[in-house]
Amino acid sequence: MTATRGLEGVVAAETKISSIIDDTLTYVGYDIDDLADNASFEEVVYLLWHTRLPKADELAELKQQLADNMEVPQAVLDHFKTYDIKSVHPMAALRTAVSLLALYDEDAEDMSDEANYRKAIKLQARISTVVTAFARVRAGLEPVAPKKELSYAANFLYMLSGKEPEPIAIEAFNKALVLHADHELNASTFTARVCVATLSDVYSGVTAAIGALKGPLHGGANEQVMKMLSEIGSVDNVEAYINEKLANKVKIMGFGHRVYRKGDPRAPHLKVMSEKLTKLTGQPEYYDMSVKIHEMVTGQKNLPPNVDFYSASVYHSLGIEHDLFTPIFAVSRVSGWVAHIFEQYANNRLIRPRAEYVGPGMQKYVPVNER
Ligand SMILES: CC(=O)SCCNC(=O)CCNC(=O)[C@H](O)C(C)(C)COP(=O)(O)OP(=O)(O)OC[C@H]1O[C@@H](n2cnc3c(N)ncnc32)[C@H](O)[C@@H]1OP(=O)(O)O
Ligand SMILES: O=C([O-])CC(=O)C(=O)O
Repeated sequence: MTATRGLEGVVAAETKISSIIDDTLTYVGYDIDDLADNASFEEVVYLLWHTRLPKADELAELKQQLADNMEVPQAVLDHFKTYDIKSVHPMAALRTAVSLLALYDEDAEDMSDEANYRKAIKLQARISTVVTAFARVRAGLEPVAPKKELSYAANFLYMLSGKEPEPIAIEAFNKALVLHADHELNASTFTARVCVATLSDVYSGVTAAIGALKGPLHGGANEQVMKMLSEIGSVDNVEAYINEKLANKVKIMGFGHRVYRKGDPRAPHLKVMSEKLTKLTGQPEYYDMSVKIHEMVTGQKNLPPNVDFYSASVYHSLGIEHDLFTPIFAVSRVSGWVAHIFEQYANNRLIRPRAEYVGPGMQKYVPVNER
């Protein structure tokens, strides 16, 4: 038995939800470019959960179900006041809040398909409320109740700022949600599948997935990209900064990918949005710095940007605090996690690989006072 480091190249599941073939990403056979340019996030949620696009009445029903379920139990909002909220990372708070949501859901332990679908709706609806309420409580503000008539993307921005967002912000945020919704067997989705393959519940799978997404080699990279842009500060400083990092073999966040070789097809969409929004909000330096970093890292290391690179300057332009970038990833990706959890349940087998043992050979137990 020999181990494959990081399970690279190992095919660990069959899926009908999304595919990455020759650097092309599809959700249920729809090219991500097509969806990014045309679909609402709610349509994508339906697509991932039902493996087909919704008809008009089905879409209206899903929107209604999401709108009706956005309110979170008061106890979940109150828990934000039980710790020093300013010293807590929002991903840690989200991980706990999602787990806490289960304790107030009478469906939590019901494993029927109907109850699982209700949990999916509740999770997708409430994750936005939880992230935005956290941000507002941290800022000393009251959470803002969602407006039922707004789209999912618009509601998130509205609940965060308390102001109805501009159409361009809604368009950009909707596109970002569409682009982040699913990605084959990425680390957090695999985590969710491993968890529920023990026949554990949906909340456990999603809570585990949030933990995996949090790390900087995965979803946590978008916050780190923004940290880098803030540290660099201006286009003139890019060259020295990047050269120094590369010379010291420090990874540049937002570059590289386990699966893509030529490039991540989501990045060009985010690049276009970054250019538009940074210029519109009078902060073109964030785009200019990003482009210069992109040229250098791709030029010197042949590493293309991934989804996390240009999303950082997009979210920054939308006025979003930097440590909320990864929670926003979770707001979108919960749709994919849930889709994979359903697919796992539908054809379940315990996921239990082997490990190659590389420790000492057979040893004889020695009593503690003789060691
Ligand atoms: C949504 C997402 O999860 S997208 C990924 C988000 N993560 C990041 O942006 C973090 C930065 N990138 C990385 O760490 C990696 O590219 C990963 C984790 C995404 C994928 O990497 P892996 O397939 O495991 O490749 P691995 O980390 O083994 O790197 C292979 C080589 O490329 C180098 N490399 C990979 N990514 C980078 C990077 N961002 N900057 C500089 N060098 C890099 C490694 O140092 C290594 O070099 P070596 O062979 O000389 O030691
Ligand atoms: O697929 C991966 O390894 C990481 C990624 O890009 C994602 O989860 O969107």
